[in-house]
Amino acid sequence: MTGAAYQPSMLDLAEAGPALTSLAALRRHALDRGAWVDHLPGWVQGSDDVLETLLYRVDWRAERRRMYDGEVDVPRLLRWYAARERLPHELLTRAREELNRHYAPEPGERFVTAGMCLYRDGRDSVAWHGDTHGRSARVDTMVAIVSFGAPRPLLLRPRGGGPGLRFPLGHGDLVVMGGSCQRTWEHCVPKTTRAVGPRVSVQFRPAGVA
Ligand SMILES: O=C(O)CCC(=O)C(=O)O
Ligand SMILES: [Fe+2]
Repeated sequence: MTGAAYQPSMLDLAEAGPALTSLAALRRHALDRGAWVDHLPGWVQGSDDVLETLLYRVDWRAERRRMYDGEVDVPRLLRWYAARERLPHELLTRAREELNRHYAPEPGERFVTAGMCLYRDGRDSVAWHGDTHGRSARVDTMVAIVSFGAPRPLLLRPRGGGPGLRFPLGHGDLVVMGGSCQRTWEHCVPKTTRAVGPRVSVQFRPAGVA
């Protein structure tokens, strides 16, 4: 030993498992019509471990949707966790607790459910929509998204037209849509012809919001 202060090696950090950085670093983007978006790149450190668990341990489900006179595959795999279900990685349980602590002063309710989407490659996507099933159709609410894996942009645009925004969501990044965002704006994750690897999105929502 040289007497130098102990520095954790990369190996120690990896063994300590994934960790969350401070939510104090969140940056708020005020949109018009009472909507806002909070963004914190790199909220989760050591995300590889979480991604691996999500890719290989979640019982992903393919869904089909009615479309005009037929049915089509939903272009992503899905898994929805009810309030009482154990989440597939302990980091996600901690993340939800941290979000609830941080956002407690905001109007709206605690995050309880976790919706998960797996975008297998650039052909998977989610079309323009607002999360307006349930109470979010009428009242302000928050939806928090933690992203793992290949970076894909989340696009937002005001309903009825106007300039939009683009948030590049990378490995471990957090974005929170709040206020009237689900009612007055829409969001999407577009398809891309670029070769991209899988991405998992974890969406925390209050009860009765989807
Ligand atoms: O992939 C994402 O981060 C967005 C997913 C989304 O908007 C939804 O499932 O409602
Ligand atoms: Fe959504």
